[in-house]
Amino acid sequence: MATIAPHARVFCAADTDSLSSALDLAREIKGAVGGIKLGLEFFGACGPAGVTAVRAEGLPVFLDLKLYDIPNTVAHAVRALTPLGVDFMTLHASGGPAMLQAAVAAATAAATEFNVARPQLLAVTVLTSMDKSDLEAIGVAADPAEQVLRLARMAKAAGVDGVVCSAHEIKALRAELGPDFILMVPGIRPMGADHGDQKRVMTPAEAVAAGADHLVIGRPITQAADRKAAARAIATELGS
Ligand SMILES: O=C(O)c1cc(=O)[nH]c(=O)n1[C@@H]1O[C@H](COP(=O)(O)O)[C@@H](O)[C@H]1O
Repeated sequence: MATIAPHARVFCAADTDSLSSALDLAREIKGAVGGIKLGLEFFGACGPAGVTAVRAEGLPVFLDLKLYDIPNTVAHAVRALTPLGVDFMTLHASGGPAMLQAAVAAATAAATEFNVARPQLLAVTVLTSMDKSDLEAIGVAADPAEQVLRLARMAKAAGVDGVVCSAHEIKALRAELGPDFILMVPGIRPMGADHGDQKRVMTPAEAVAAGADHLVIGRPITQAADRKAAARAIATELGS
């Protein structure tokens, strides 16, 4: 696992359609978190210009668009997104090896073409909002731990930099996939916080102790009455 300052492990999910809200959040929590995650809601409303504006605040940006399509289409999407210069991007592991390999090749070529750092590509395994019964509903007989491991092995072999998984799978993934494969972990809830739609959950300190590189934390920070204090409390829990 890379050496990272405890608070810098946290990416706050700015799940908003408003550029001014995302900028306010970035300014408020800067110093207490390691970066900000922008998702489909933000990208749909604010587009590439919005991403560039948030990046200008100086925090690392994780652009979470969870690409999932045929290899050619994903490769072109990755090429179009790479010049934004974000630190992390997501695609669904279940798109399969050819899709993941096409994405890695496209990101590498586009980084050279546009003279930017290559974004780290993370494959989303089994969403943290899903449990065994949700997997059964989509025809997957494996339990989440087995399915995450299967997808993560395949994603590593396809050349991506890491995966998005729940904290419950970290130990098995670390043991099998080694210290350098990035584990980005949502479904994080401080003790006593509402789980909302998340089903595979752990506290920030437990997830880091298990071996997470980064934690994705949204509502426990963004819906707090004092967002800066909430982010700082998590940083303190982590040892910053
Ligand atoms: O890719 C993600 O970031 C992601 C994957 C996953 O399995 N579960 C998950 O919750 N996320 C994202 O992590 C964030 C979690 O937000 P909160 O539940 O509010 O902490 C959301 O922005 C989700 O889109």
